Parts: sequence; C-alpha cells; structure tokens
Amino acid sequence: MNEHRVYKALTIAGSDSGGGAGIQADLKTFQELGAYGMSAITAITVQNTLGVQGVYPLPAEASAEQIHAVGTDIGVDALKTGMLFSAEIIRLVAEQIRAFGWEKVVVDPVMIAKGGAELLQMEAIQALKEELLPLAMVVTPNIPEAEALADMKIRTMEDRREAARRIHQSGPKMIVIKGGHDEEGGSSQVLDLFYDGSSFTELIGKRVKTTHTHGTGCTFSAAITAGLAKGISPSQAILDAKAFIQAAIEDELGIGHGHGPTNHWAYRRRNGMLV
Ligand SMILES: Nc1ncnc2c1ncn2[C@@H]1O[C@H](COP(=O)(O)OP(=O)(O)O)[C@@H](O)[C@H]1O
Ligand SMILES: Cc1ncc(COP(=O)(O)O)c(N)n1
Repeated sequence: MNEHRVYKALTIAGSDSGGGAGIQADLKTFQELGAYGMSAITAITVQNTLGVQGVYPLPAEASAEQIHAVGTDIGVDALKTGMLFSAEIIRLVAEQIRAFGWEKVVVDPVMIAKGGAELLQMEAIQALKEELLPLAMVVTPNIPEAEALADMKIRTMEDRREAARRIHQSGPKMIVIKGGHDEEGGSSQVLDLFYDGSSFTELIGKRVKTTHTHGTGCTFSAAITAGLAKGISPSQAILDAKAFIQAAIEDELGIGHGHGPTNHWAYRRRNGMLV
C-alpha cells in the first residue's frame, strides 16, 4: 500500500438521524479505518434508538447525481450500497456503477430495519437481484435478506450454504450470509458464512448478549468497503471487518433508550491508536 495515497470510499445509502446505522455509520467506519468517506444519500430516515419514525426518499435522480458528482471529480476506490428504498433508485444507482466501471462494490441488501420498518419496497427486491447483484464483488445479506434473495427458508447450515450458492447465481463474486439473526438455541457464538464462489469459510465470533446492535450490518459492510478501498484482498477485508464489528458490539456505548448503536471507535482504541 502506498502510504501517501488517499483511499476513497463511497456509501450510497439512507441517512439515520440517530447516527448508528446508514450513511452515518458508514462514514464513521470509513474514517476509523483510514479511508476518505463520501456519500450519496437515497433517503432521509427519522430515526433514533427507539426505531424508524419516518422515511423520506429523495428523488431517484438525486442519488444518481451525487454519485456522478463525486465519481467525475474525486474518484472512488470502493463503494457500498445500503438502504436504496425503491426499484427506481436501484436502477439509477446500477446505471452509474456500470458507467464508471467500478468493480469494488459491496452490496448490503438492506430490506427491513430491526424494528420492522420497510427500508426497501418489496417490489424492489427483483430489481436488486437483477440490476445490482451482478455488479457486486461482495454481497452481505443477513438471514432474512438471504431468504428473500435466494427465495428459500434458511433453518440449517446446509440451507445457508444452498442460499449462498443460489445468490451466487445472480452474479455477485462473493457472499457473506451474516448470522446475527440466528439465535437458535441461545448459542454463545455468532457465525457468518463466507462463500467465494467455490469454497465456504465460517467466520465465528463470540455472541454478545446485548440489545445494542443497531447498525451492525451497515458497519460491517462499510468496514469491508474501507478495506477494499485500501487495496486489501476481499477475504482479508472481510476478516478485518468481522474484527471491527466484534469490537464495536462488545464495547457498547449504552446510549439512547432503545436499541443503541455500536461503538465505532472500539476497534481503533483496542489497537492502541486511540486513548
Ligand atoms: N449479538 C452479537 N454478537 C456478536 N456479533 C454480532 C451480534 N449480532 C450481530 N453480530 C455480527 O454483526 C454483523 C452484522 O450481522 P447482522 O446483525 O446479522 O446483520 P444486520 O444488521 O444486517 O441484520 C455480523 O458480522 C454478525 O455476526
Ligand atoms: C438508514 C438506515 N439504513 C440501514 C438501517 C439498517 O440497520 P440495522 O443494522 O439496524 O438493521 C437502518 N436502520 N437505517
């Protein structure tokens, strides 16, 4: 890696006024991991730790124009998508990614917030599969999202592997099916399944007993994106992102009255870069 280069990462996602998920989580994560963060906002959510109280999508052109503006001037080493809300936004975002020929693309297929609010219209799932997944280097569904993308129920580990194979057929090079939602049997572990198109790797972490997991998926995918922007290999970027999110969940901030955000500076503090 060239020490003097500025690594540039773009997030295309929704704004979370509470600062724990969405654009805010992504920019904090980029900054923590040494990438210059940029954003193209798709929607404004009215949100705090108690839930989503409002969703105001921007006109689809606004997303496309923000991407065009940063792409033509500043440049993008890697990007991620989060909340995209509508099929129209997905189409215009995909069009921009294709036009610039960007390859380091992480798609976090955000569908429903932990509190149940719809962050992607149901009829947009098909557009996500057809337009965006073929452009993705890495896609990071949680279990319900993987079920929607693979069109099957996931109960066992073999189901998860089958879902990964099916999602792979939609075009992404690599898939991580996150296990935060897999709380069967009160396991002390949380397992993310990584599929690179030929083999499976299980990423295992200690399951933290906490309600402060707002924005975990956003933060994890942003950490992968920062790694890719810095020129780290996808498999290593995924391992580093797992360590980043594990620290962020373990060292909870305990703010707000509901499902609080993760601690974005925990990883840097643990690595001795922050006192
Ligand atoms: N309670 C927990 N303890 C440790 N890691 C967790 C916990 N909940 C989620 N994670 C991790 O956070 C990341 C995001 O997972 P998940 O919560 O499934 O995604 P999403 O936020 O998209 O629903 C994954 O790496 C997952 O393993
Ligand atoms: C703007 C925005 N984007 C994404 C999420 C998903 O976050 P979570 O990890 O809590 O499901 C969210 N709640 N808000």
